[in-house]
Amino acid sequence: MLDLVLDQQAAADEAFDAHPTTARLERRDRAFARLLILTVLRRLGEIDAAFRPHLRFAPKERQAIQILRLGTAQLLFLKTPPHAAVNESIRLAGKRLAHLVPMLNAVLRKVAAGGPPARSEAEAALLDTPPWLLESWNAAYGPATAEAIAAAHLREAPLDIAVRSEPAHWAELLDGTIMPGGVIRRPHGAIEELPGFADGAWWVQDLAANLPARLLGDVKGHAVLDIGAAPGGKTMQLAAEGAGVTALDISNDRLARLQANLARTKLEAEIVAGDALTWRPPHPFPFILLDAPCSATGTIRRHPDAMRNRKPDDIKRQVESQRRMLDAAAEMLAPGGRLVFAVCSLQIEEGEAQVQPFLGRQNGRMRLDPVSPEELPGLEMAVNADGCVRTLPSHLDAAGGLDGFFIARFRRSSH
Ligand SMILES: C[S@@+](CC[C@H](N)C(=O)[O-])C[C@H]1O[C@@H](n2cnc3c(N)ncnc32)[C@H](O)[C@@H]1O
Repeated sequence: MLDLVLDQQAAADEAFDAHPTTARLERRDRAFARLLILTVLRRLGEIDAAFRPHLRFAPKERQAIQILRLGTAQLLFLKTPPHAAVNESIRLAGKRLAHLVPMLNAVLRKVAAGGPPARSEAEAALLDTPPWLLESWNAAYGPATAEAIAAAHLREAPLDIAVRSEPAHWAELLDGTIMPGGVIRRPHGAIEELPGFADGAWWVQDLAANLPARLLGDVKGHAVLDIGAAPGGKTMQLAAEGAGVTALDISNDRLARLQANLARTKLEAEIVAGDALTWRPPHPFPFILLDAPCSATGTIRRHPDAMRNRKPDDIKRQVESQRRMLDAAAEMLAPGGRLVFAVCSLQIEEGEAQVQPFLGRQNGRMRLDPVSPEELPGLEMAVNADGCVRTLPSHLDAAGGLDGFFIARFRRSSH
């Protein structure tokens, strides 16, 4: 799985679910295996720095390095008893790497004996963050904020739950706290076993991911086009508000997940499999939500693989696709209608820098519809001077942070 993510740019979740052994694991083992992979990806810089000085030669077998990473993650970060971490790692070598067992054993024992290195959180975060990403955040937000973002990525995100109604009641039942906007935050647990899951009373949705649909305003009784809808977090939110939602997505696999989510929550939406660049509705929509595909660097806390398998060229590709999707969304918006554009990215090329070029291309047909800080009580700091929203993983840090999103709201002129 590490090879797939690090060398072939696979998504960790997909590599994990597709691996033939993970489905056979018991729930606890499965959760541990997932945590192990994600810890290696989150802490890769620190892990490599911990075992590399003990290597007397660099093994040419790539798997030996991955075994050392898995072993070191257990020894330094997952509190696995040292003998278990070392023995299990050596077992991974199997017959094929039997000649390397003495080396693996010696290196991991030295890592265990050394224990966790004494370094500050800031130093750890700098080691774990690829330089090109850190530089991009430095340039966008300044060094202090870039460092705070990198530090926030060391921590696993809490579980955020969006409820259909009665947040206070559900916060008590789910043993969570109510966050801005009524999202309930609690520690992780087996989601399917929590009260209300089977009855579809709620769904998992990060606090920041909850904002774009809210910023459409009062959609009750109105037609809303949800572009890039799957797996349906925002579709469910809009349907629960009483909107008539058309959920458009290009991916059939992801739409199947959206359909399952709607079935569980007993919410309704019209599902359309299509490409937003070419599909056109019979009538323009008064409300459109464009949750555009992006680099997802705003979700690194949950998906640390995004830090490892993204490259600067990927950002350029995403920027181009967002540009075309924004123009397509504008074509489908009715006169006087509202468009909310969102990306879960920390890269300003995908967010802030899309706004003025879009307005320029629209040549006066669209204008910014600024969000006022009062619309987001508790998250006023996320509203910038132009009335766009920029959330960062380091916001609300003491309460567990939130995903990094950029959100801009536009209105089409009435003619
Ligand atoms: C950020 S994800 C959407 C998450 C979703 N809105 C939610 O809240 O659960 C972006 C989605 O855009 C879809 N997508 C990418 N290119 C598309 C296109 N040209 N037309 C329609 N959907 C597209 C992807 O399949 C993906 O599901």
